[in-house]
Amino acid sequence: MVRFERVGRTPAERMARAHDIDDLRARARAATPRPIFDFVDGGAGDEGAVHRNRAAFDALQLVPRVLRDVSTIDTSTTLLGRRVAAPIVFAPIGLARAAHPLGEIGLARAAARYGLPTVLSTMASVSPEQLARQVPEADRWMQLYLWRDRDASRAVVRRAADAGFRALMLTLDVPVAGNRLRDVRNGLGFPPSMPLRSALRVAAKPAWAWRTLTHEPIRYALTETGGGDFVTQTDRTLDPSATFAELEWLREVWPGPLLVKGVLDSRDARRLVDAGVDGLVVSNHGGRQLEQAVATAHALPRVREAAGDDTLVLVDGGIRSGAHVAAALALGADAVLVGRPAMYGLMAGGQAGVDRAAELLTSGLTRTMALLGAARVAELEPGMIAN
Ligand SMILES: Cc1cc2nc3c(=O)[nH]c(=O)nc-3n(C[C@H](O)[C@H](O)[C@H](O)COP(=O)(O)O)c2cc1C
Ligand SMILES: CC(C)CC(=O)C(=O)O
Repeated sequence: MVRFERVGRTPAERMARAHDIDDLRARARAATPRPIFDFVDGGAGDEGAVHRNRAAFDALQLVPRVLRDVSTIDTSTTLLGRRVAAPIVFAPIGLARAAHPLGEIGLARAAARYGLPTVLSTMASVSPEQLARQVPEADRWMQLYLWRDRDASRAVVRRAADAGFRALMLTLDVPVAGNRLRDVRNGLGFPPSMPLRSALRVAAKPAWAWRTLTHEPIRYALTETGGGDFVTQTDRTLDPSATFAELEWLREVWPGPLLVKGVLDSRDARRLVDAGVDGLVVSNHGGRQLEQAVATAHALPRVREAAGDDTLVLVDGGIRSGAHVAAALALGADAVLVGRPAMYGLMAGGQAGVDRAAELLTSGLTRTMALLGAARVAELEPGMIAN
């Protein structure tokens, strides 16, 4: 006799039927107007770097150890002096409210619930003060872009410090805008705007349209870019003339831990460590900038070697499962950042969706560690990578 049960009544129950990040992506796509989904999902040029990021993690073959008592798995680790539940950080995402009105607040709530740090973007749609007020329990880090207007960049750093953000992450891979062809073809402007011809695409997702129209307009919380497409906005605001000298004034205004994001070259890694940064993020911006960029899983071992054992090394781009997280750590990372997985969750199911993304990644890491014979994060080591 088969018993049929009713399932999927609450948002959390509905999200529980997404069994991996790809399921969340499919639901996100179904729930969101195409230009908005494309903004999150897309990358530069032919999106080769987006695909290679993930393919490089998929291609890593893991070698498990046996008879190592995996009855208790401890995924926790220490990042910049604080214990976190797992080596997973929510990456900075600009304009997260375009996906869902909860935006960065929803991301931070899920991160806090799962004991993970969250990074607020300079281009965020909520301010550092709002985030601190609404999710005081979150381990909050701040991302920084170097604007042409350095006083404005300094002001962001001070506001983040005053709002209790404990680490600063300077992004270095946007000297100019990447060629985001989906956004170009969709006519997407920033903060989000789209041509009239997209009205039907919005009308086709009434729940998104209703939510978005009945909440505060989506805008940058920390800057006025003057609008326009990604290239126009970026060229107007970001400074391509920045050099290593910037790190000096930054050190004066920011006494706390300083990470730099977008490092792929071992010589840069060495020089940044010598300049006194506390951490490196091996990243190609999720394939959204240099379209022919090296996959981050390829760059990681060389950056780790150049940085030495004492510098925090994080990696992002294409991490879609707990097994990918374990592989990244075995390759030499101290932790990973995830960008799109959390955003797919947000688009798929609001808070329950982001919570589900965090759950899938953390439970997947626990299971992978047990299967690998690694009871603690420190036991994930290069010998576990076959190729
Ligand atoms: C929609 C979106 C917006 C992003 N905005 C920022 C940003 O404002 N600052 C930044 O440093 N990185 C930004 N990134 C890059 C992410 O921080 C991260 O490097 C990337 O998403 C990692 O790749 P993954 O999405 O494959 O996990 C953004 C990524 C996406 C998908
Ligand atoms: C708000 C956006 C302009 C940010 C973004 O797309 C990015 O940095 O990749």
